[in-house]
Amino acid sequence: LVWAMAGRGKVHYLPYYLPCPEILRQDVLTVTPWLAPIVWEGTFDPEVLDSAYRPLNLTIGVTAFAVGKYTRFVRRFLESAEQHFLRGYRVNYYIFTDSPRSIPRARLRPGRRLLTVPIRKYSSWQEISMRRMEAINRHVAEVSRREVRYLFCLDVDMVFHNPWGPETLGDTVAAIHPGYFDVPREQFPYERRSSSAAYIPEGEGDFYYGGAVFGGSVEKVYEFTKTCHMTILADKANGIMAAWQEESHLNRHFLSHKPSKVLSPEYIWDDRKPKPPEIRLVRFSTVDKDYKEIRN
Ligand SMILES: CC(=O)N[C@H]1[C@@H](OP(=O)(O)OP(=O)(O)OC[C@H]2O[C@@H](n3ccc(=O)[nH]c3=O)[C@H](O)[C@@H]2O)O[C@H](CO)[C@H](O)[C@@H]1O
Ligand SMILES: [Mn+2]
Repeated sequence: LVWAMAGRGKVHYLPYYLPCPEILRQDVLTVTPWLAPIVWEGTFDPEVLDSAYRPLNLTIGVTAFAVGKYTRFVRRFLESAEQHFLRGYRVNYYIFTDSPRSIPRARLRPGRRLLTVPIRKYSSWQEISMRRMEAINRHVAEVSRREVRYLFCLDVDMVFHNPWGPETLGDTVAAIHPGYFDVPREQFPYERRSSSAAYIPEGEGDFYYGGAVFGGSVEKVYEFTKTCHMTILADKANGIMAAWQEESHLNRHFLSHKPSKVLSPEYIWDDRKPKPPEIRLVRFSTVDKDYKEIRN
């Protein structure tokens, strides 16, 4: 019957409804219990996605912070993003920095812009990292909500190695931390002190999301960066700092506000880790750095 129908008229949609071996993965979880996709290589068709998203002429924003010595990472970050990050789409890079003059003028493809956002430097790396929530939230309100539809907030000490395309776009997007995609949730490093606003009790939690990659529609990013900044301030008022700073607060928030799309660790890898067979390709990965030297 199906073939009779397909043979008669122009039925373009049919192939996508039929089981298609190349878009199946049996070895990893590809959907969350709340039915959000978990994006792995082999679970989507880049051509179909491009034909759906290109005509929308979207502009996508990226925030990256380069405060103090972290300005040294900007060049590789941008050059690799130009190779792999949403190629063929309009992109605004917002580089938040205490030293705009040391940001290299990278050569960008047409439709792509580099904008520096001057910010102050806090004295500790924890504070610099946590204050990103506040700075992103304010910048969305003042600037980027008028300039971009989607926004990704990324660590700058990272490099793109493979394509990052429109499969990543969604309302609320979180990425599974590379250290915890294959461990039971009892081992997730959530904040376990009930006095913190980031507290997650034993026996709760879906995934452990990384603080180095999150995003979504610019409106949603506004909402959850606001919440995270507020819960960070509440902790500060109580003289407590969560185990993994804003990452702990993000995990707390995404427990009660489920992401609509989850990125596999392909999108937030760490090259110091051996690559297991589930990771067919690394798209975005941490640069090895001397923590003592750079955070001092
Ligand atoms: C893979 C992952 O999830 N990494 C998380 C882990 O980071 P990392 O160990 O990767 O932290 P990090 O040192 O890269 O700091 C996070 C980011 O803050 C910015 N920065 C930091 C310090 C500084 O002096 N100047 C500066 O610009 C920079 O953009 C950097 O990429 O823990 C951090 C806070 O505990 C964040 O939650 C990170 O997202
Ligand atoms: Mn980092």
